[in-house]
Order: sequence, then structure tokens, then C-alpha cells
Amino acid sequence: MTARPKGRPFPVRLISVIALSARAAPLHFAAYVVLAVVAGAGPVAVAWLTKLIIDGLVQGQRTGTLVGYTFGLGLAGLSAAVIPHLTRYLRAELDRQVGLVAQDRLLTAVNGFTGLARFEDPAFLDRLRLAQQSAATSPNQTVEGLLALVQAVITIVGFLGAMLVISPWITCLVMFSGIPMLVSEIVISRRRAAMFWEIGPVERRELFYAQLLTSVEAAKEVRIFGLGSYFRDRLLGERRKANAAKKRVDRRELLSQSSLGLMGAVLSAAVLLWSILAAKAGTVTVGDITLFVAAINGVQAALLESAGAIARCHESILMFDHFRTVVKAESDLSAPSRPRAVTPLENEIELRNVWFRYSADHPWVLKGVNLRIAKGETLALVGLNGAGKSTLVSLICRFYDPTRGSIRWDGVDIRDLDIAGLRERIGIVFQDYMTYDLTAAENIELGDLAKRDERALVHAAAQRAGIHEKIATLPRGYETLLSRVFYSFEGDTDDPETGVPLSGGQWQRLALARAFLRDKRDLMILDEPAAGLDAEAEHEIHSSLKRHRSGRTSLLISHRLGAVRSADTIVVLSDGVIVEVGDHETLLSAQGEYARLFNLQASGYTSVPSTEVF
Ligand SMILES: Nc1ncnc2c1ncn2[C@@H]1O[C@H](COP(=O)(O)OP(=O)(O)OP(=O)(O)O)[C@@H](O)[C@H]1O
Repeated sequence: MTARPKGRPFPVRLISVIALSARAAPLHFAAYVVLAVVAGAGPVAVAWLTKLIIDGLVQGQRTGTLVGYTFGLGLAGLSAAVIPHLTRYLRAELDRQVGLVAQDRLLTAVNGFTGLARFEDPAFLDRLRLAQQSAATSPNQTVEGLLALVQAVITIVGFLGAMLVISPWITCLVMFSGIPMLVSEIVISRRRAAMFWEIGPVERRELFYAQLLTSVEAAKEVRIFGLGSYFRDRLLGERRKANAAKKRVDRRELLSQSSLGLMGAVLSAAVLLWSILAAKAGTVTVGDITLFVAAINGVQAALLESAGAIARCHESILMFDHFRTVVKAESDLSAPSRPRAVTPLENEIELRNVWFRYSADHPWVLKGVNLRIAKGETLALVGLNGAGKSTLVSLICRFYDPTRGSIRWDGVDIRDLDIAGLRERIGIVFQDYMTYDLTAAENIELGDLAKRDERALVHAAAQRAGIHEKIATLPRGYETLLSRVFYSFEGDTDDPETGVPLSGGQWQRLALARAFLRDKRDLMILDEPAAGLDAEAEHEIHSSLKRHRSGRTSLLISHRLGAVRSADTIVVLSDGVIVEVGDHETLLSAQGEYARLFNLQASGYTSVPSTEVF
């Protein structure tokens, strides 16, 4: 796991968090600050006016003066009644505005990671999760904490100022009694932030088990293999681990808070005793005692509040560091300072001595691969499971960079090209294609958003993929939602949100239609495009692919060797090394690995099946 983020100086981090709130909703932010200041001065004004009224009564002051004090007291009470509601409204609005801005910044940053490596790094995923949590809450939590601190400081300064007039040494005593509380809160908030980081992997595992237990994808296997209790136990185990870590921090907090609370109570009692004795001796007035009582309680409460506020600020700034780290993180792939525009393919795509491993800890997946895909040619890549075929495709799409060697687009290293421009020129069906919980039309349109409004093209792509007829029979045709995630209730066919699930093969045809929408691209990659189709559909799709790919550059991966026999070139990859290259006839007559695999498959269709297969 990578280290926890180390921050810039604390005040700089504080300002950058608060700046996010202030910029997201400046008016609400300003109003929130003003109300906090007014609310902070309220308790002091109430205590001082109460003392003046009591002393005025004892000393027989004029009624007009007393009415003035009472009026002031009424005003203070009025603001005390209204301000909390206004503050709550402003806080909620700030939350909404800041949440929007922060989420936008976070997702823009995540979208900027051009490769896949970050999404496969558990430490980064932990950070991303914490960043998502803190994006929504940290900025306003910091503002709230800081304003609570400002309020508390105003209250403390006001009360201490009032007490200073009566007894300087008691004022000092009360003031210094707050220091241990502040220190202990900061220590605890540090521990809490560290704990959240440490239990990150635990919480992600818990989420994984929860998804297994609640998702429709896993429901069949979980039931048939009786995995429910097994995964539930594992989930609860992870929860217990997370709870234990949280409990440890809570216990520490309880211990230090209660001892400090006890100390505060003893101090209050002592000051009260002193002031009563002083009043008896005639050195302070009765009004002074009421002020003392209010001040001691007020200062203690404000100290407690300020310690809590500092802790909240501190904790949310530490959490916000994760947000900042993600937002500032550079893409995992190097970007040239002046990327070259990608021109239409003129000659070939070439892999030149490509070596690749997913990280220094992983074994080599590709070992010195040299390969040329000439313009207009269909190149088929075959090989056993794990040979490195999909990895090679990922490198051509530049999801990763080769560890050694290079991939060239008409002679230019693709690392020097504009990455979005490169991907613009590629059409693809992935082996693990996506099924979007969107309408049938949208599922196809996502292949080329620029053609979103050209319905005829969408229909043509669906027709080529052999899914048009099926879509036409759906309750709302192309507008039918292909999902059960947003399903309202059984039989609600008039509801536009009502979803219709497709079969595996039908989803695969939809993925093909999505790719066909962008088939005018320079390179079409089909990674197992017909794996989930029935025999008739497979034949139909491969014939269609054959018709459409003539003259177009395509890279075809398939385990069904019958489907690749018409390719111009067939490349056999074995354990990351190219072991054979040629067309179907040449490779068959060479009697090598291709011939062995082809004959094995062919015999499976013609001879009596061997029990060894199963
Ligand atoms: N993201 C990844 N991180 C680490 N290793 C990976 C990753 N993806 C694939 N591998 C490893 O790379 C090797 C090649 O996998 P790849 O998916 O390229 O093989 P393939 O030839 O496409 O296999 P199949 O025919 O089963 O689809 C495998 O050993 C696999 O475990």
C-alpha cells in the first residue's frame, strides 16, 4: 500500500479547502460567515445584559435604562431563535453547491487518467473512495468547523474580557484550562484520519461481499453453490475488523474527553465557590456572580466546542488530502508536451520488439513481439488462454505502454500521438464488453456519440449485428430500457422506466452493433466477437464481418479457428511469443501449433467426443 498523503503546510491546506466552498457558492458562504459571527457574540451579550439588569435592579437604576437593557435582551433572544434555522438552510445549500463542484472536479480528474493502471491499483482505489467521501463533505465540514471555532473564540474572548474586569487570575485559570482539551482533540483527529486510511481495504472487501450478496449477476451462483452464508460470514468478519478499529479510537476519545470534562467541572465548582465567598466579602456584586456563572459555563462550553471544531477541521483537511491527491494526480501514461495529430492510416501498425508486464512484480506477458498489421489486411490472432492476446489489444489502444519496445502508427510511436485522436481511429468489441442499463438505442449510440441523432445509422448497425428485429419487438422499440435496475413494478409496460433484460447472445449482438456504428475507423478490433452466439448466429456474424472487413484493417481474435481461416494473416501467440505466422493453408501444411489446434477443434465436430474433454 502506498503511503498516506503528506500535505503542504496546514494553513495552506486549510485555505485551499475553504476556497473551494467560497468559490462554489460565494453569497451563501458570506451569509454563513456573518451569521456565525453574530451567533458567537449572542451568549456574551445575553450574560452581560443580564448582569446589567440585576445590578440595575439592586442599585435602583432608572426604569428607562432597565427597559433598554431588556429590549437588548429580547433582540438577542430573537436572533438566537432565528439564526440556527437560517444557518441550517445555508449549510444545506452550501453542501449541495460544493458537492456538485467537488464531484465535477474529481470525475474530471478521473476521466483524465488515460490508462487503466490506476484502476487496477488497490491503494489508488482506496484513495479514490476516500476522495469521493471527502469531496462531498470535507469542504463544508471544514468551513463549519472553522466558523464554530470563530464563534467559540468570539464567545471566549467576550466572556474572558468581561471576567477580566472582575478577576484577572480567574480569567487566566479558565483560559489555560482549555489547552489540554485542544491538544487531546487534535491527537484524536489524527488517529481517526489514520484509522480511516488503514481500514480502507477492509471496507472495500466488505463492499465487495455486499455486492455479491445483493447483485443479480452473482445471485445464481450464490444460490446454486450455497455461498450465501459463506460470503455473509466473510462480510461480517470484515465489518467486525472495521468496527474494532473504530471502537479503539472512540475509546481513546471517551477516556480523554471524560477526564478533561471532570477537570472542567472541578474548576467550575471552585470558581463558583470563590465568587460566592468574594460576594459575601463585598468585593464582587450579585450581578458579577451571575456573569461569573454564565462565563464559566460559556467558556467551558466554547472551549469544548472549539476543541471539537479544531478536531473536525483537522480531520476533514486530512481526509481532503485524498481528494487533492486524486485531483492533482498525473495520468498514469506519459503525455508528450506536443502530441502529434493522428493521420488516417496509410501503411501499417507495427509492434516492434514489444515486451510487456503489468508491473515489476508480475511476470512477462509479451516477450519481444514483432508484428505488422498492414492497411486493409485482416490479421487474426490466435492462441491458448492467457497467451497475451487481449493484452496486445490493450497496448494497441494504449491502455498501457509497452515496458520495452514500441508500437507504431505509420512509423510514429503511439506515445507521441494524441491519445484521444488515436482512440478516435479505432473501433472495437471487447471480450468483456459492457452492458449499459440504458435504452437499446443508447446502447448502440454510445459507439459514436457524434451519430447520436442519425437514427438510420443506428438501425443499420443493429441490422448488421442481427439485433434489429429483436429490438423492434420490444415494448418501446429502440426506446426500451434494457435494464432491471430501474424497474418499477411487475407488468408496468407503459412505464418508460420499465426494463426488459436481454439474453447473453443478444447483448453481444448489441455490443457488435455499437462497434459497427464506428466501423469507418482505421482499425477494427474484434476480441471474441461471437463467443456467446449460437452456431447459426455465429456463422451469420462471421459472414457479415467477412463481407464488411474486406479492404478494411482489422484485428480479429477468436478461439474458433474456423472463424479466422479466411483472415489474410494468422498469427499464433504462445506464452507471449509469436510462434507462427501465415495464412490458413500455409499454417495447416506447416503442421505446427495452429494445425494442431485446428485439427483438434475439427475432430471435435466430426469424431465421437472423447470423455477426456470433460
Ligand atoms: N490487469 C492485469 N494485471 C495483471 N495481470 C494481468 C492483467 N490482465 C491480464 N493479466 C495476465 O496476463 C496474461 C495474459 O492475459 P490475456 O488476457 O492477455 O490473455 P488472452 O490470450 O487474451 O487469454 P484468453 O484467451 O483467456 O482471453 C494472463 O496470465 C493474465 O493473468
